[in-house]
Amino acid sequence: MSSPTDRPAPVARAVPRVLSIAGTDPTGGAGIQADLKSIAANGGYGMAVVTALVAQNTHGVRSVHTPPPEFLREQLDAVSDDVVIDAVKIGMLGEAVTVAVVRGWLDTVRPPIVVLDPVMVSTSGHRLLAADAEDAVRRLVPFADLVTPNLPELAVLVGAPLAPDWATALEQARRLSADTGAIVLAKGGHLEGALSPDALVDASGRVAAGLFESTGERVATVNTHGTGCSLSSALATRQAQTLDWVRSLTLSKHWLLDSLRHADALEVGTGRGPISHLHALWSVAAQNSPAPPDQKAPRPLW
Ligand SMILES: Nc1ncnc2c1ncn2[C@@H]1O[C@H](COP(=O)(O)OP(=O)(O)OP(=O)(O)O)[C@@H](O)[C@H]1O
Ligand SMILES: Cc1ncc(COP(=O)(O)O)c(N)n1
Repeated sequence: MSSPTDRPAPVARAVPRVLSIAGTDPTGGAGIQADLKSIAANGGYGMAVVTALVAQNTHGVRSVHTPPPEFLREQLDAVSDDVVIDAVKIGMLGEAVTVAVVRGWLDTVRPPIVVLDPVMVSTSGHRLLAADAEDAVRRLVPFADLVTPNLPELAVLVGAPLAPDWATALEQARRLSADTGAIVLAKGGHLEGALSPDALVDASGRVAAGLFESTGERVATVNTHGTGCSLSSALATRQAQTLDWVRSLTLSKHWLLDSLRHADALEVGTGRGPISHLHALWSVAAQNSPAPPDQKAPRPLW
């Protein structure tokens, strides 16, 4: 088995080919559906391999169907046998066997950029990773360049209690980075307060001498479904364009905040709705729309 770091160096690409390996959300707010919109909004070509079919909406998860592991590998190979992959984003994995298949594929294909969003529990409180698969995800972290845990996920990954404040979260992130070699994006979406802090933490000091904090305003909205999925996909895309994690986080957060500010206008569902991934594209489309046809003008018969 080759080492996780034994991979080709990434090459910057204007429109990178980005693969999301994740679960589904039929309402389009989280999982693969959100990832594809996020990749497109950030300038990438999105591709998707499904780890789990999730019956969910803006209120919560109803049930999960996991395709056979052999079929997951078939999907992964179908993409990588044909397409040069510039970056991979990994989201919901669900079961230990799924983690094992993805890990085996990563070891064979060795994509140049890997972002791991260690999805464990949905915001609505439904488990999206079996408890007996947490260890497998922990062991997957060294295969990622960047891992993007929220605070509960960070605590599980380092085997510690939930961080009560941002300073403790940064310390846990530093430990995770030191233990795994991955850069850690600690996310403060679950904290209270006027700001929503995030930080790139790199125990080896390659990124911004070890710590880069990006503290944005907390947008007053309940429509935050899929923010973690969307941010990790944006980061994979931006990193494949810029090869610079600090710049990637700055660009991704700028876009995410704007998408949160436009979220309420979407009116999708009656629970915790999605962010507005494509708001910038839609405002351009609206400006370019032709004037409505004049209904009163006589229409030629032939
Ligand atoms: N209301 C908000 N206003 C601004 N930024 C937010 C808000 N909620 C979350 N964020 C940002 O969204 C990103 C995801 O953060 P969060 O900690 O919620 O991750 P998550 O729990 O993995 O996301 P998800 O809700 O998709 O599971 C972070 O950059 C966080 O700062
Ligand atoms: C397929 C999939 N992946 C991730 C999430 C987490 O998103 P959230 O915490 O906003 O529910 C989700 N609900 N579904």
